[in-house]
Amino acid sequence: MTDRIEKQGLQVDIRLAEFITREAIPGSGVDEDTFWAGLAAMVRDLGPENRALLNRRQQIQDQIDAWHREHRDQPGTLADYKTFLHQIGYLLPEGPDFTIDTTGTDPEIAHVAGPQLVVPVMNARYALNAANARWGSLYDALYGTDALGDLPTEGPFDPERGARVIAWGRQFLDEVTPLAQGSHTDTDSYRIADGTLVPALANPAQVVGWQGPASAPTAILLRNNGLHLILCIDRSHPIGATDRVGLSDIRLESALSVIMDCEDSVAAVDGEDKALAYANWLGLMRGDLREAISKAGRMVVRELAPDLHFTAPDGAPLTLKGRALMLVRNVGHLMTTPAVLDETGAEIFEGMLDAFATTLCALHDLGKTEGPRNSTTGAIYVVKPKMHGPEEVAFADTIFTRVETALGLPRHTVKLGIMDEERRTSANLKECIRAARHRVAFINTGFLDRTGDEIVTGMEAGPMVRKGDMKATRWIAAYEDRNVDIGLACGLPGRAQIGKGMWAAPDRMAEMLATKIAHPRAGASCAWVPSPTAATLHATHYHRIDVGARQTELATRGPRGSLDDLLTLPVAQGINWSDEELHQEIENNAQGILGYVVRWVDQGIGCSKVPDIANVALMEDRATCRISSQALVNWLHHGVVSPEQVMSALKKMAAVVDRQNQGDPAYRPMAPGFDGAAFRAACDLVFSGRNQPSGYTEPVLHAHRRQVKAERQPQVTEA
Ligand SMILES: CC(=O)SCCNC(=O)CCNC(=O)[C@H](O)C(C)(C)COP(=O)(O)OP(=O)(O)OC[C@H]1O[C@@H](n2cnc3c(N)ncnc32)[C@H](O)[C@@H]1OP(=O)(O)O
Ligand SMILES: O=CC(=O)O
Ligand SMILES: [Mg+2]
Repeated sequence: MTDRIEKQGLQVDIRLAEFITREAIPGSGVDEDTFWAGLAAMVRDLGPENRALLNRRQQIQDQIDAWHREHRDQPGTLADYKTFLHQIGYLLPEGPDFTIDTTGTDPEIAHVAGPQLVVPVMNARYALNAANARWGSLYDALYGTDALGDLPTEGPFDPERGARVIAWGRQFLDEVTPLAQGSHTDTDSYRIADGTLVPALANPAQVVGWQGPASAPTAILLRNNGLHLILCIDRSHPIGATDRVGLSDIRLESALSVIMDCEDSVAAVDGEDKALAYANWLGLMRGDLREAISKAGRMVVRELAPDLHFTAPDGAPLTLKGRALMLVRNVGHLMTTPAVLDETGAEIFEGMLDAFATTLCALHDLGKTEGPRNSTTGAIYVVKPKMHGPEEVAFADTIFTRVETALGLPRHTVKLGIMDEERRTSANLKECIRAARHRVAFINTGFLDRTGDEIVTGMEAGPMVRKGDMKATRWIAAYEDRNVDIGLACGLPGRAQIGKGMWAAPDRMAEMLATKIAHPRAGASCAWVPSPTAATLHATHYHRIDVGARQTELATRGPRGSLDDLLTLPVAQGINWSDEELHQEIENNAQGILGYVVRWVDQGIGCSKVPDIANVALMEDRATCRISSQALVNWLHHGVVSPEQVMSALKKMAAVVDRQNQGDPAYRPMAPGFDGAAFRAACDLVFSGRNQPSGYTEPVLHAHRRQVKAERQPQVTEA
């Protein structure tokens, strides 16, 4: 039994209530009764609409399922399918052209293109690291990863590898900040004279500041495509000491923005978890989050980085942010939370709690009178996932209007990131943007959830192509192109981001370096990365591609991907998979599901690096789990594989996952009993997956995690 306290008619988990009373309210400018009364009123007034929207999702899906069943023997044409989708209100009429009028977004959102890092907010160590990932060492990123083609060996510094890193860095400088004459490789010294660099750059305006004496600067600040880079000069540093100009590092402005995630990368199932997520977000907004960590055998306290100070060419002081611009991802409209019960004793919608609590915490940033601020324009950035179509975007807009009114904020203080990750949103994207045109701050695409929704929406149409083949399907190309084109047509540049999705192979940096340049090239002003190192390496792409120019070019070319392509389901044509291919596919999916779920359910870890069947470590979160589980559901549903085959794969891969985790003392093996909560959760995701709303994994994961927590925690009595 959870200990609860009554607040304005709501029954609030005591751990959450105490956090709000003691931490979030003081200094926010909002009084406690106002906060809880506002939430209570929202729950009362908007709860029914939230439920109605969820029912509508199911109703639409039932109609689509029935249509596919009816047309199984005699498939309808795409035109028939579209007519039907219009009739049921899945496809909505498109209104007149318009442009968004979001105002007051920070430069990182409105003007400068660069990497967007995502981090599970419940992990303070990582969250602090992410906020500080605004700046990253290019030398470390190249030396410490496979970016140059091979991994470093254990042991002391390898001078040969160091030389390759330095050569790569110099070549990069020649490319993005070339000298007027000659190469950075041949330079003998860097100094500042008459407010500019000697030797001169081809474009002297790229020199925007320095640290230290002009005749012997310790740092030279350059800017290219709006992004900064710092030449660090230190002859006492082991690298600088051996370098002809004393260049000890090239530091790149890396994670321009960070999404502090309360959604798919965390496991937050009750008031205790929600309070932790909000407490970290509050600490980031107040600027005082700290975490004692053990690093290289030493205890250190990690805290937020300060601003950076330089002298500008005109001699004036120049300050740059030391931290990424922080956005917070709330949960979507689906889940309810036991953190707060309404006056009937029912769980309230978690998205409503997130909206109130994360906005309240962000007020601490808006109210700052000194020190670094997150938003210099007085904005709060909320990323809203998993919305299905314009009505649900309009509902999110209503939620934030209510929050602003209740907390006394000017209308549209909260900017909204619309995640284009459900099929009904992609298909009606222009209307989705219109529904939040006064506050939209991004329309990101490239999402894994989007593939999950593709499988679920077309579930009855037939067996889908293999997971790895999804990337080459027509709908994905149309999804990506249309998103950019619609974003450009709706006037996002200069006000909001057009973004791309996650690089889900955190250890494959060479491949990322070679391929993720496609994102800025496609006109995206940001793209997701899983780690600070990936942010630094991905930043090099924005130096090479001028996204603003690319967007202008694309806008003049007119729309690309068609709605017809977007609506072409990835149903496998003529199934001829070999037994080996079938086994590989089910084992790969089983491994991904189990490797993720076992840490989620038993340890409350919401994002993990899990090896796939080819031993490539992949980032797994709830979205990748949705794909893997629904891929198996789809094949089971159409008899491509049998329940016995899938169960046997799950058991085989449980033993594999157990071996992969044998170094973790907190790990509870799944084999040979296969009777623990984690294994049961994985089975539920697959064998009861057909009944999960939109194929989401949250309901199953939450239920099993809560059971594990209940079994482990001492019982407390109801207040
Ligand atoms: C589909 C979607 O919804 S995508 C959005 C959700 N996904 C995410 O948020 C992914 C975020 N990334 C992560 O959580 C992690 O990078 C993982 C789980 C993929 C891998 O984590 P690990 O196995 O611990 O990574 P690894 O051991 O390589 O690196 C750990 C170091 O990198 C840092 N790090 C790794 N990822 C991040 C991150 N996203 N932000 C900040 N720091 C990070 C850690 O702080 C740690 O450094 P430290 O010791 O100085 O603290
Ligand atoms: O939320 C992100 C995704 O890829 O899904
Ligand atoms: Mg998602």
